[in-house]
Amino acid sequence: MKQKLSDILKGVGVIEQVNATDCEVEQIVFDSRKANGNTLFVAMKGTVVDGHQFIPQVLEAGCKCVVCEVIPAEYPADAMIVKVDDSSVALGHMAANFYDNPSDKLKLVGVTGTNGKTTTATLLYHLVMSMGYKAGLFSTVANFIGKARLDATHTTPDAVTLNKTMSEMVEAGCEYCFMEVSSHALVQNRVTGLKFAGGLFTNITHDHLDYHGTFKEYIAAKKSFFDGLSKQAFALTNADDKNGQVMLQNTAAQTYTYSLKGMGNYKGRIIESMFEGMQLEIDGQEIWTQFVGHFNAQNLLLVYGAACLLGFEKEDVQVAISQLNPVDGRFETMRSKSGKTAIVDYAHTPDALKNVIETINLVRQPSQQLVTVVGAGGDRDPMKRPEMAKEAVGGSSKVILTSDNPRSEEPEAIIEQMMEGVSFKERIKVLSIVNRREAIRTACMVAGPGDIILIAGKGHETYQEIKGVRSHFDDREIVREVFNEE
Ligand SMILES: CC(=O)N[C@H]1[C@@H](OP(=O)(O)OP(=O)(O)OC[C@H]2O[C@@H](n3ccc(=O)[nH]c3=O)[C@H](O)[C@@H]2O)O[C@H](CO)[C@@H](O)[C@@H]1O[C@H](C)C(=O)N[C@@H](C)C(=O)N[C@H](CCC(=O)O)C(=O)O
Ligand SMILES: Nc1ncnc2c1ncn2[C@@H]1O[C@H](COP(=O)(O)OP(=O)(O)OP(=O)(O)O)[C@@H](O)[C@H]1O
Ligand SMILES: N[C@H](CCC[C@H](N)C(=O)O)C(=O)O
Ligand SMILES: [Mg+2]
Repeated sequence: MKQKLSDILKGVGVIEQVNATDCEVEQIVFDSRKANGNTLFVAMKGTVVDGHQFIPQVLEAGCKCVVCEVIPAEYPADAMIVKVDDSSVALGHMAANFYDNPSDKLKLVGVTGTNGKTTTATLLYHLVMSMGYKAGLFSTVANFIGKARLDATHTTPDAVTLNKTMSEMVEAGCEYCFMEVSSHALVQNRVTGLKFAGGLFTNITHDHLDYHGTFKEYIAAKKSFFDGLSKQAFALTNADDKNGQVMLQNTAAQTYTYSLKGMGNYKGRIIESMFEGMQLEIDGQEIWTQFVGHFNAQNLLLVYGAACLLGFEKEDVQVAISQLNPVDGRFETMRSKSGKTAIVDYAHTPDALKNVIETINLVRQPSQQLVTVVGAGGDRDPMKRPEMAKEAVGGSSKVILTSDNPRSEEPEAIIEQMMEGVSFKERIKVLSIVNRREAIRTACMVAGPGDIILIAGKGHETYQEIKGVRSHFDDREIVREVFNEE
């Protein structure tokens, strides 16, 4: 694939161009290690290094086109150096141009919020596919082009990967694309230059404050997604979330709300809840679903509203919703022969943990104990650690604190920080077992017939990262192993 530099730069606010001749580009890269004679290198300031420092290196490697915020002091006479105000914004537009604006050819819907993005985006993808349309998906768990699965490295990939994959979706005949839009992606302008048909909001609670600094900044990051929607797009927000309306304050899009509690364009209600599923009323119609929990009722209502706004008939959507299956690693239940129930869930924020535990507590009988196994990620928001332990201890009969991707940190130190959220009186309920495998095994042993074991934080993940090394690890495999020994 080749594109002319002048075409790639369409709509990019170029401040200055050194050597304004045209050339052909075969690839856009933002990592100097991937630059060569046919690439356009975009120098970006990162959280660790400033990509500008690699410009001499890429020029040395024969690269002729560089887009940057500061023109280097020296460069070869035939090099084309383009100065822009913000390289990450420019990259969004250039990547879209390079792949011929694939998002214009798809009905692209983005989901943002602290929790529920993967669930909502994945369910929309399955819903639309089940109704006979071809769709694409970008999610934390995996990306899909129609039925073809691709591994996901990020919740929201970089602008080049996004546009490249979307062009493959168009090529494969996809009409729809659903994607998670993370707050990191918004701040880093990974979705700049994309045309969205709709934007969805789930909720906002404590997470990622290590990256955003304050909750206000975190809200601003999420809100910027809706600020960027066009007036042809729809924006659907959660009326039950404190910040749901804030998200739509400055959007040009057509605005809509959903609510389980009060007024909204799309209304729902939980009629009955069990471990096996929920009976819901959505828009006046009773539907049996295979999902559990108030938060999943919210997710399903959001899926319903989005599908209606995309033009699907409400009756068809209601039928399709009743046939949806839970998402990988989200409230995945397993039963042992003696009647123990294990639930593997991706709850990795205080709010998610609180919701999952509340959900379990609503359906469990007083005689059933709840044993919760949970950890908190290393090199990620340390402020959520005591909060998570507090939520776990508050709603469980017993808690085992353990490791969840300690990354470069000391696993014991993370657990100690979690323990700070547990009052002295409640410490009797808590065990700490650094080895996650042992923690899960112990929980399964401690639990008696009829009891429930919640294993939170890793969900679909199939690795554990300790001291920078990733090894295979799957919560579900360990549960099966222990249950099979019964
Ligand atoms: C904190 C963060 O988001 N980091 C992302 C960021 O990297 P960075 O800012 O650390 O980059 P850097 O290392 O400082 O480098 C700056 C620039 O110099 C370039 N470089 C660097 C070294 C070199 O030798 N040559 C070179 O050209 C880099 O390619 C980059 O363009 O830009 C990279 C390229 O897009 C991302 O891969 C990287 O994601 C890292 C791996 C990451 O873990 N991100 C997580 C936190 C993340 O984005 N998570 C969200 C989900 C969060 C949620 O659950 O809501 C996601 O969307 O996945
Ligand atoms: N609407 C919701 N509100 C609150 N908690 C939720 C909601 N939906 C799911 N959860 C909880 O949050 C966990 C993560 O859900 P999901 O993977 O859908 O969120 P996400 O927003 O994609 O997360 P990430 O930021 O890691 O991509 C689930 O396992 C569940 O415990
Ligand atoms: N998208 C989330 C995932 C956290 C999952 C947890 N298992 C961990 O590794 O911390 C993040 O990057 O914060
Ligand atoms: Mg996700």
